[in-house]
Amino acid sequence: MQDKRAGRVVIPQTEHPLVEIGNVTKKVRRRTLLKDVSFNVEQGEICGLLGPNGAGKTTLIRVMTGLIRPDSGDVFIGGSSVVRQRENAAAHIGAIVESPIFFPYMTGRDNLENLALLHPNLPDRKARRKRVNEVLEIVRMDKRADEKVKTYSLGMKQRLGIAQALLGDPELLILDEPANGLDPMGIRELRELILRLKHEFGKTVLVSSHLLDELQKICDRIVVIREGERVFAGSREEMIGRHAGLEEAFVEMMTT
Ligand SMILES: Nc1ncnc2c1ncn2[C@@H]1O[C@H](COP(=O)(O)OP(=O)(O)OP(=O)(O)O)[C@@H](O)[C@H]1O
Repeated sequence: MQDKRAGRVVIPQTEHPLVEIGNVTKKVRRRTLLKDVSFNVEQGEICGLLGPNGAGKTTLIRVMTGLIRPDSGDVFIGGSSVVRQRENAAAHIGAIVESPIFFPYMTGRDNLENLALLHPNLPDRKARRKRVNEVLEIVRMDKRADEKVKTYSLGMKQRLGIAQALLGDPELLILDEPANGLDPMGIRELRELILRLKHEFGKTVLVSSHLLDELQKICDRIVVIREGERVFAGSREEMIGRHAGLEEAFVEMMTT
């Protein structure tokens, strides 16, 4: 819903959080990768998922996107269970879990038009073309859209990946370490894009990253996972508390 006067999106107030993660446990053989993890993400928030290497962030994202099933607990996206109503839940999600894969000898636009064929809400060529143009503009790739993907920088490929995730106009975007390998300009463009997705398009974003300065700049909510357990969930301000910044708060949390 666009509020033209303010130029910002008015987020409809719903009864439930967009994301509800309830007591998720995941074991592989005898190892517990996630232990009773619970937290919520409200509509229109940017939520940062932090944790040391091997903490279980990607595993949690794989559960959220329905790629793997939890042993117990559940995740509700827009009220739909990823375990029992996987397709309904998935309809709310656009995600980049591993690096997005494109055909390098095709243009960015052709790659997106190809992927748009998979979206049930883009039934004909005209609808697909229109949506591809929209997402290219959102990620500021419209000027380079007709060049081959092999000529793109890593940052451009990452933005094209976000354009792909946006094709179905999902309410929730899940980005697993999207800033990996990007140079400072690429990181800045990514930051601006994520903030624009929230402010102009009303998207909810869950982003995992080890770049704490970046998360401090963009996140409303922070969730910290350590050894498969949720050790913190709250606002950015609550997380920082008396510390100078997110990094100091995180380091103390990990060392006490
Ligand atoms: N299929 C699997 N079988 C066995 N162990 C696994 C499997 N998948 C993940 N793991 C282990 O689970 C732990 C959590 O992995 P995960 O990738 O979720 O961590 P992460 O927090 O995303 O780490 P990083 O920050 O390094 O990306 C790791 O020790 C990993 O080796």
